[in-house]
Amino acid sequence: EQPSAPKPVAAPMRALPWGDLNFLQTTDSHGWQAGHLQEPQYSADWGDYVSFAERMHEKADSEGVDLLLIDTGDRIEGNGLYDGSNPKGEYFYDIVKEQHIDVICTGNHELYQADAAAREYNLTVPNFKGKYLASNLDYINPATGEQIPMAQRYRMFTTKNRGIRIVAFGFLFNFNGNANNTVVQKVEDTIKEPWFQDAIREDVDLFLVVGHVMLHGPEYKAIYTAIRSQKWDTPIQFFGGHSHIRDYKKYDSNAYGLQGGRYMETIGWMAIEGLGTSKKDEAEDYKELKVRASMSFNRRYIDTNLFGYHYHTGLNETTFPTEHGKNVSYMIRSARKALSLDYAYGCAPRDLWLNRAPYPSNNNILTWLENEVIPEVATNEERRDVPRLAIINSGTMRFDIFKGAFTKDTTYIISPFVSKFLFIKDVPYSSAKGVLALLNNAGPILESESVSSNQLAPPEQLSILKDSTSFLHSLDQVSTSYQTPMVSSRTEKSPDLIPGYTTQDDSGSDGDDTVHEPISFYRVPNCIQSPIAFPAEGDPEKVDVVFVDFIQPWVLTALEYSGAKYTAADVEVYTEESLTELMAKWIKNNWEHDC
Ligand SMILES: O=c1ccn([C@@H]2O[C@H](COP(=O)(O)O)[C@@H](O)[C@H]2O)c(=O)[nH]1
Repeated sequence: EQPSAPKPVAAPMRALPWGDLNFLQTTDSHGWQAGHLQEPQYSADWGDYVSFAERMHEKADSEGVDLLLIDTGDRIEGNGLYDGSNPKGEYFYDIVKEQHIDVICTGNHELYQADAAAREYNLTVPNFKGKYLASNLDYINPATGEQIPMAQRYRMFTTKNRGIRIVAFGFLFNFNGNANNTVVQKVEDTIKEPWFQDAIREDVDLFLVVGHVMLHGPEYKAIYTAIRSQKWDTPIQFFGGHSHIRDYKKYDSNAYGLQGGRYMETIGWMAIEGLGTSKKDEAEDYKELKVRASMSFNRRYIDTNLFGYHYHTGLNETTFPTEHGKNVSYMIRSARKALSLDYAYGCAPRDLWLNRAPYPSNNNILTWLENEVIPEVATNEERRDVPRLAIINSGTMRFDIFKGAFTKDTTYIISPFVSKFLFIKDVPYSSAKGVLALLNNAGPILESESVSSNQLAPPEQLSILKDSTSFLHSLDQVSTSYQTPMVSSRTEKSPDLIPGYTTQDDSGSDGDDTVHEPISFYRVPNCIQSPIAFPAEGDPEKVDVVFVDFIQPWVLTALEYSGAKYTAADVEVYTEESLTELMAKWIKNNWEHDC
């Protein structure tokens, strides 16, 4: 772990089930390879994960079973380790490639910006040559304009210990917000391609479908149906991503999906029993029948901290770390130093939560933005006195702010995007005033192939459809217990429960490797709005409608429904700086500097 990381947390644990074929999955890591430096529960770094994978490989080899590593995309955007350099990712790609990942694919974040997509093609694909799969993604060669596969479409391989024959795919959901140097083919079209139809007819022991795709969405349903139309009971293992939650889905008794969460808080663990053959099995008759009859699938969500890594490997502080892992931790430490990620802009006076405090409330990050930050930073000197409505989408915020130092790293953690404010001038107030309600509650009018209102809020809300409020902790207690390493006190034997994930999935409530007390989750609106420079009394006749660039298509649609038709030609730049830069400036000017 990193030198400033809080010490690991003692907690009651559930052991990992092992099978013939086992998997470790990362997804939506968003640059958090340094681990969480303010949360002991997730304080292990990528170097620790390298050690963990190496120790688990040793264990697998000694048992004669197999272990594969999976990554399902959205590795970038969301942490200073990636976002804090210019160009982005100066140290990041070399750190990520140190982990030996067996199947890896692209997320939507790798494609929002053309330069990020180019780095993906030029760096990550060769770094994981033969392992990087792009079943429905093409890249446009900037030199020739030619559309070429981002990487190979699928992979056939046999595992080393159990000889399990696998066909693996690597998908991205039907994403349409990509820059113009990539082309995402709809999954429903990809599965009609001859190469896919041939691949699903292969005689294998397992289909491995890896994707930046939600387990419960239409894309995996289509892939599942296509495979089952050819192979009625060949086991299928899906790995998903995108919605940032821990999730597990049963498609049928031989087909399951796992999704390991977000931000390096979770490593997904999957164990399949009843696959492959050993020398002994080969001698037996009716091998096929025997294997199918004893299939079982099991999952765990591993909290990323050294207490858990030691527990699962049966090792300790001295015996656990590998040389390779320690070197990777050192690479991260050097990169963080070179990027000055610990440089503090100011001192946060209180915790500000994205989804763990209700909106609006004093502890909600959106309330803070709406009331304190945006009214000051959404300003264009030439139109400073013109009344305006400044709108941002809640999904532009990615994480919480903890009381204490607000660093260069924190700015990218809470908002990595390069979005600037745009505006449409002199919009009749009678139309402008209806925009926010439409963005938040419009339902079908904001649903189309290219514009869907569920893309405005934080991705967790794609899957978490109602509030869940924890009765156990007030917010102050939650915050204290997160920041103080746990000391066993409840009974002599079992440590106190600390707040964390208490996942309910298709297999019940015993998936988390760490037994936690539940935390609250409050849904937030798609967008928030600050009225600025309004007259003391009465309504203005016209206002400037100011908004972050990401939401332009939604704002234009909402304005049209409110009776004011505008096009992209009416939209002008309002601020030269990004929301992230403006926020950092506000913090420098408004928060104390010494914590
Ligand atoms: O420029 C941007 C890009 C994205 N967003 C928000 O992020 C989600 C997607 O996040 P995932 O991690 O891929 O799930 C998107 O729906 C937007 O809400 C943004 O605000 N600005």
